[in-house]
Amino acid sequence: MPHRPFMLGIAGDSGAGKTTLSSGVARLLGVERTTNICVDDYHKYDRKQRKELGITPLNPACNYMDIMEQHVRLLSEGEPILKPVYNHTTGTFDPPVYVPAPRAVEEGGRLIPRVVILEGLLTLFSPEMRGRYHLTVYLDPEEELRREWKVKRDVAKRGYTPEEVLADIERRMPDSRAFIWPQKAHADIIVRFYRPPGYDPENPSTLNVRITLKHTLPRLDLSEVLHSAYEDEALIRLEARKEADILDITGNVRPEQAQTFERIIWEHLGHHAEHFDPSLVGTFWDKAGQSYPLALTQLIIAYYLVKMRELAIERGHLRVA
Ligand SMILES: Nc1ncnc2c1ncn2[C@@H]1O[C@H](COP(=O)(O)OP(=O)(O)OP(=O)(O)O)[C@@H](O)[C@H]1O
Ligand SMILES: O=C(CO)[C@H](O)[C@H](O)COP(=O)(O)O
Repeated sequence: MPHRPFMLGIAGDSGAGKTTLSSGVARLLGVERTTNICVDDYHKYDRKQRKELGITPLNPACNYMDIMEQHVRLLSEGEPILKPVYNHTTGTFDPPVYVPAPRAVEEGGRLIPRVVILEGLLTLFSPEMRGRYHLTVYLDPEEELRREWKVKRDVAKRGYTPEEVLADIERRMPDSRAFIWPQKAHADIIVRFYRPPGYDPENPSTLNVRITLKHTLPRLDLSEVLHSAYEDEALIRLEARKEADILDITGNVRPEQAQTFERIIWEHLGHHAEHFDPSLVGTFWDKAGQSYPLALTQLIIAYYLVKMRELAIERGHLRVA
């Protein structure tokens, strides 16, 4: 019998920080113990064809949604897939790659379900895919910040000029509104990084983050985890609201506070985090620096994931033998 994995879906607009978040969560759990898939590989047209057709990659019609849905289903059932590969450097397609069956992994002397992380523009778009995830996250940074991140990344890594990136963001705006942003309504966790007053783009690790924890999540008593960690409620604050719990973390949280908080969540992850190198949490590539709000966000998501996986095993929803 195939082993059913734990499925994490991460969506958001281009440059919203999906890869940064998902690679951090994968490092937390052990990269070789997770299967990471970017669903932007399912683009139907290459860059030249998209230009000719006047279609943006955000439009579901520009993607093989049927194959994406089938692959999400196969992975959730513990089956292997042959995944297409879109190459951001050439703007065309590379040969497909074989993704092995997401088999269970050994941890603390027992077999537990592997985590499959699916991230991309349209991960939460269709009900078929949404029904396959155990946990869903939407990245919703302040729009100005997303633009700043996308321009920096596309210029440094994808060979565009800043003017080209900004013009492309404008061209995509109707599709962002129509297809990407509405996916927020389907996420259990919404992560919003935003700039503090006087924010210096040269020091992006000072960003604030608001994490919305919807009541679609199991009610884990996070306040107990948080309580012992924060002395100053203005820096890390959890507020229970009718529609969701809101966790606010400010970018000027002191390293000692953030590290205490990290350690406490860490202890709650127990042996699940034994493969992890803590110096890698919260890193983002272009600054080679660490952001505590990003580190704490990755840890909170890993915390929910580990706890929800435990619940799913207990309830017999995820059997590994
Ligand atoms: N929390 C953060 N703090 C600082 N910088 C960040 C953060 N998240 C992302 N970035 C920066 O934003 C840029 C875009 O991030 P990332 O590549 O993760 O976005 P993405 O959503 O995967 O984009 P795409 O869908 O276009 O591939 C990266 O250069 C990264 O360094
Ligand atoms: O929104 C995106 C996700 O990263 C990309 O822009 C999309 O995948 C197409 O990439 P490009 O046209 O830059 O090759």
